[in-house]
Formats: sequence, C-alpha cells, structure tokens
Amino acid sequence: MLSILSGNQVAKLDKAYIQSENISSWELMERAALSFVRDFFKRFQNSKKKIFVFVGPGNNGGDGLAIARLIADRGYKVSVITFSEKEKCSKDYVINFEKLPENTGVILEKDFNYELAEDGIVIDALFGVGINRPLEGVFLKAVKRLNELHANKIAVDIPSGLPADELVEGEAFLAELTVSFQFPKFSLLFPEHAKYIGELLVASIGIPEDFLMKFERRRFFMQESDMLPRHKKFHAFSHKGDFGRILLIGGRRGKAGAIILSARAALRTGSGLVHVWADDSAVIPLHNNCIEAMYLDGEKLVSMDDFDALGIGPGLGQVDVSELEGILKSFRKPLVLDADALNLLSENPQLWANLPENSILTPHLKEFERISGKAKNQMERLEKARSLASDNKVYLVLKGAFTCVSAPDGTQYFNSTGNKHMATAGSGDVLTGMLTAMLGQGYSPLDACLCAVFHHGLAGQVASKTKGRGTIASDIIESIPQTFLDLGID
Ligand SMILES: NC(=O)C1=CN([C@@H]2O[C@H](COP(=O)(O)OP(=O)(O)OC[C@H]3O[C@@H](n4cnc5c(N)ncnc54)[C@H](O)[C@@H]3O)[C@@H](O)[C@H]2O)[C@@H](O)CC1
Ligand SMILES: [K+]
Repeated sequence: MLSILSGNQVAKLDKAYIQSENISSWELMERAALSFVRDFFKRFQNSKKKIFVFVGPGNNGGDGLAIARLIADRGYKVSVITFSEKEKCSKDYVINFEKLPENTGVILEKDFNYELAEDGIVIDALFGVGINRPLEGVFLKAVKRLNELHANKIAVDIPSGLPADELVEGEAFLAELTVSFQFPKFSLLFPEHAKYIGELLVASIGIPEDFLMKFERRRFFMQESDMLPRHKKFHAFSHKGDFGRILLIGGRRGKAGAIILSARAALRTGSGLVHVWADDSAVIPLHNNCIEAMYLDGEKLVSMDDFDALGIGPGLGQVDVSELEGILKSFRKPLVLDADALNLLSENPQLWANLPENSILTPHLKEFERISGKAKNQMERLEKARSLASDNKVYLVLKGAFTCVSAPDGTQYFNSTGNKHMATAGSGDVLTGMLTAMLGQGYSPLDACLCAVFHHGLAGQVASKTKGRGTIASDIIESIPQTFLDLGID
C-alpha cells in the first residue's frame, strides 16, 4: 500500500532510493518531470497556448526546468521565469538550467513586473515540500499576481505556499490541477486546501511501495491495486449462506428510505440474505422498493446469533437508548454503526463499553463532531479520529473527500476514489449497506472498511459519468456492480 510520507522524509527517501538503485538525484528528478509531462499532455496536447514555467531555487524549481525542457522538446513555446541567480540554487536546478534548449525564453525577475498572458498555461514550480515559511517578497507578489490570472494553472508536486503537512499560512498558488510525485502530500488531503489544489493526480516516479514503507507505516493512500488481494474469493460451490446473512436496523417512524438504500446497497455488494428490522411503516416501502430483502419484525426476533453481520443506524430516529444497548449486548461480533446510532452514542457515552471490539463507525463531519467535540481544523480532527479508534478499539470511517479509515492500531488509510457529486442524501446509507454486506461475507473489519469505502467512491464516479450533479444515492447503488466488474472481482 502506498505510504504518505511527511515532507521532511522526502529528502531522506530520495537519498536512500538513489543509493539503493545507484542512480543520480538528477535521474530521479528526470523521472518526476517525465511523469508530470505525461499527465500534462493528456490534458494539453495540441494546445496552442503559451506555457510559462515559474521556478524557485530548490528541487521543485529543478523539476520545473526539466519539465520546461521536455515540453519545449516537443515543439511547444515555453518561457521560464526564475527569481534567483543560479549560484544560489540547488545542484539539480543548475544541471537542468544548463540543459534548457536555446529556444526557451529565460526571464530573471528580481521584482516581478512581468507581463503575463491571460490565456496561457502556468506551471508552478516555485516551491515543493521544502517550503519552510510563508511566502514573502517577490514570491508572494508573483503568486498573488498568478492567482488573479485567468490562465490554466498546474502545480508541480504541491501548490507553492502550502506546507507538506500543515495548514497554509498566508498565500498559496491556486491550481486547477496538482500533480504530486509518488504519493499525495498529507496537506493535499485537507478540505481547507481544496481550493488551492484543484484536481489531484499522483504521478509515480518509480519508487516501489515497499521502499516507501521503510519510512512510513502509519498513513496510507488506498489505490485500485490494493483492492484485489483484500476481496474475498468465492468458489463455484458457494451458496447464499457463504455470501452472508445480514441484519440492517433502522427505518423507524417514517424514515424507511434510509434503511432501504442500505439494503439495496448490501444486495448489490453481493449479500446473500438481507433482513431489515424496521417498524411497520417501512413494510410497504421496503417491499415496493427492494423485493429481495426480508422484512423482520423486531418482536419476533429470536436470536441475533443467526446473523453474520449487523448494521445499525440509517433512519433509526430517536429510539430509546436501552434498545440500542440491548442490541449491542446481544451481538458480540464487529458491527456497523451509522447515523442515528452514532448520535445515540454521542449522547450516551456509556454505550462505548458495549461496542464489540473492531466495530465500524461511519460518522460524517457533523456526527463526528457530536462524538468527539469540535476540531479547529482537519489536522486536529484526524488526530481525534486516530485516538478515538485506538482508545476504543474500533474502526472509524470519517466520511468526506478522501474518507479516512482510522484503525485500532493507529494506522490511517485515505481513500482515493469518489467525487463531489456523492454529497447527496442517502450516500452514507449506501456505504453502511456495503460495509455490512462485506462483514457478512467474512471480510475482516479492515478489509471491509477499505474495500467498501473504495468501491463506494468508485460507484459514485461511475454514476456521475452519466448523472453529473444530478447523481442520487440510488445511482450510486446501481453503479456498485460495475465497480466489481471493472476491478475484475467476481
Ligand atoms: N523523492 C524526492 O525527494 C524528489 C523530489 N523532487 C522535488 O523536490 C522538491 C523538494 O525540493 P527541495 O527540498 O529542494 O525544496 P523546494 O524546492 O521546495 O524549496 C526549497 C528551497 O526554497 C527555500 N525556501 C523555503 N521556503 C521559502 C520561502 N517561503 N521563501 C523563499 N525561499 C524559501 C529553501 O531555503 C530552499 O532553498 C519536491 O517538492 C519535488 O518537487 C523531485 O525532483 C523528485 C524526487
Ligand atoms: K509547486
């Protein structure tokens, strides 16, 4: 799995990898530049726009110079704007500076009075992970000016001004696309930074994941290649019992929709048998909208042991706390807690003691705030999530862009799938159904979290290809099967 290193580990990684592979730091930089240029041309092939590369004094600037050369080599008109005499720049900056082709315009700007074309393409290679203070002087002036410009704007590794692991102070480059090398820098996952980053692409520079793991094993970025080994395999003789018998509890007092969405999502995730325990008002909507699920009257429920997995919360409403306590006490396997069940938990902290170990909690930001109190920012929120998961031995799925799964051992996994169109009513109920389905199929709680979160996001992406901002939770459900087909999971 892809580790997310901190900014100050990058130089160490760089050094160790260069030594182990017996390559030069320039060669590694060249790989980064080639990787950037590949992504660049996917978007701007045949563009007639002028290209302006802004370079800083360090290796981010070095990347920028290599990128300028590689783009110019393909016949594009490129200008490089630098602010530093090369004597003051990094070694690989200087090598790449000397390699610039003759036809590349180089402008040394001491005071940044440069006239910029509104319709050009700006590549920001001022600062990368080596930034150690807020932008100031000529760099601040340049970034402010670039931010006013209506050009295409792309950041190399990280938008200049953003620190790799902390919240920005002052100004930073506003990119529409950020191409980050090898792994996403931690701060690129903060919602506070969304406006600076635009679309995020991670470009490999060829360092194997195992090598990165030597440096960081606590933060990971989930990717498609991580999925196949984590999914359960079913054989030709598998029967519906193997695919799990699950119980979903919620849909009380006129809130049937939420639990029906969970039930349909569970079935589309491959659940063998889905039971829904809701109140009477849910029977007709359930049978009308999900004929494959079975309605269960709680009064007639004999034993919880009949079920392989349990998901509680969607549309549960304000039930009596003793009811939830009773359920938790009678089901001793990891279960999924969402929505109103989480609200009950926040109001009745004594319930924590009854939660089976390794249970999965899926709060969105507001629910998480109710459980753990207000956080100043995402960094603090993520730390709270980490402690909550390890103190209570649960998996905490903090939903949002780059959903973060915090495991009881303190590890955090950030999702790479999903998009803004998934911010729609019922999207979370879908995830609950998927998680419960996977637990029921015998996935470990960790594998269930990673696979359900990843496929949920992927289903959102599939749905939004045809539905765009009109995507609704049902579209996400109907797209779940496609995600299994796309990843070769049968
Ligand atoms: N694995 C790696 O380590 C690789 C790193 N590469 C690139 O190298 C970058 C990191 O390079 P560096 O460590 O040289 O760091 P940067 O290029 O980010 O900048 C560091 C330089 O800027 C100065 N500086 C920092 N903050 C400043 C501020 N606010 N105002 C003015 N000057 C400031 C520093 O004193 C230093 O001279 C990465 O972001 C990436 O773009 C790539 O070449 C690929 C390989
Ligand atoms: K940059």
